[in-house]
Amino acid sequence: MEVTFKDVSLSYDGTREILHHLNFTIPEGTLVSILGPSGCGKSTTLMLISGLLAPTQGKIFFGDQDVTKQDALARKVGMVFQNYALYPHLTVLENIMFPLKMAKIKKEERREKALKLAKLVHVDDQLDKKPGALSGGQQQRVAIARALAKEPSLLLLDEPLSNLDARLRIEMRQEIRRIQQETGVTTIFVTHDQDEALHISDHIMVLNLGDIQQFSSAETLYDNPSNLFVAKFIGEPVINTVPITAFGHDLDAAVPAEILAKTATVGIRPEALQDHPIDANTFATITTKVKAYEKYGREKNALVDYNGQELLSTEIQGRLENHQDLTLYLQKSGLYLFDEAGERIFGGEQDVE
Ligand SMILES: Nc1ncnc2c1ncn2[C@@H]1O[C@H](COP(=O)(O)OP(=O)(O)OP(=O)(O)O)[C@@H](O)[C@H]1O
Repeated sequence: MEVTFKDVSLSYDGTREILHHLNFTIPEGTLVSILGPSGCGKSTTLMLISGLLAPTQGKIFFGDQDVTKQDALARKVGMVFQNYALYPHLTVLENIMFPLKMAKIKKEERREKALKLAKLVHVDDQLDKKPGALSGGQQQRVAIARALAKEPSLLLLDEPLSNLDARLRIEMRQEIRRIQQETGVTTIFVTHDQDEALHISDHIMVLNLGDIQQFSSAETLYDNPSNLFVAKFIGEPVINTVPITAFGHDLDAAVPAEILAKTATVGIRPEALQDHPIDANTFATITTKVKAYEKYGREKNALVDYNGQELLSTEIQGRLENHQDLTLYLQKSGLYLFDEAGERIFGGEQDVE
């Protein structure tokens, strides 16, 4: 089901606005992550989609239908939370069948349907166990099967993996992707973990302080961040950010003067700083001093001082000594200029999403 927000705002108490004029469309059949720091409004957005919460202003559409006034039941959404919320006294099979029982579906039919779902989420060898006897990952699989039992218009997942250990999280995020692709159900996934969002989603909505910062594919977020917040939030290791004042005249030859005049901050991805020139890709060179040089496995990194600013380069080929002078070559891809308001005004491709 396609979901559209038109100018949706929300305040819990009538004074402090938590979400500000959200406008977006989640295309049918896609998996979308809502990503952002704690308190930015991710769960609130999900609750508005589910119908558990009504907007203070604006309209919500499922397809062409205005559902703003419909409650969660009428919207037919399936929800999964981080704490599974399975019924402890029921078996796996009974948990999955429960919503079908509530919907008064005949016993044989609900058993058949539940068995199919158990197979889909790979818990068909655990049918008679109670939730207490399952691992966290298995419980989350059962919770997903139960949410899918009603053939929901949407599957909504609120931090479903945060109670799992690191290895299981990776396994389960692949499983959620597989289940979403096999069922084709439009799925919206809340997380504060960029790695999770980048690996699982077709599109990622980056939220901060109740505003959408950017809504696009993982690749676009990384290559063409619309602002400084997204550039800093997406990418590991974090992008280097330097006030333009530290550059002196080092960018004069490479960037038009009218753009430099508006620039407040320069963002340079660690892989765009190299100790060796690569053909015509060099955009500018800077002279730095090595503060720390690290080599582990195939990786060689350097932390350098550039006019009092610390920069990280992950593209070192030579062997370095601490305190030595080092010329670094800036690559055009991975270098961005941001204005006072944090908007990207140079670098990447212009006019994307
Ligand atoms: N029921 C509520 N009443 C009043 N304020 C609330 C309520 N629920 C959330 N808030 C406030 O709304 C803001 C957004 O909360 P929300 O839970 O949507 O954020 P989040 O991005 O999901 O955060 P987290 O990652 O920490 O769960 C926060 O400032 C929070 O304190």
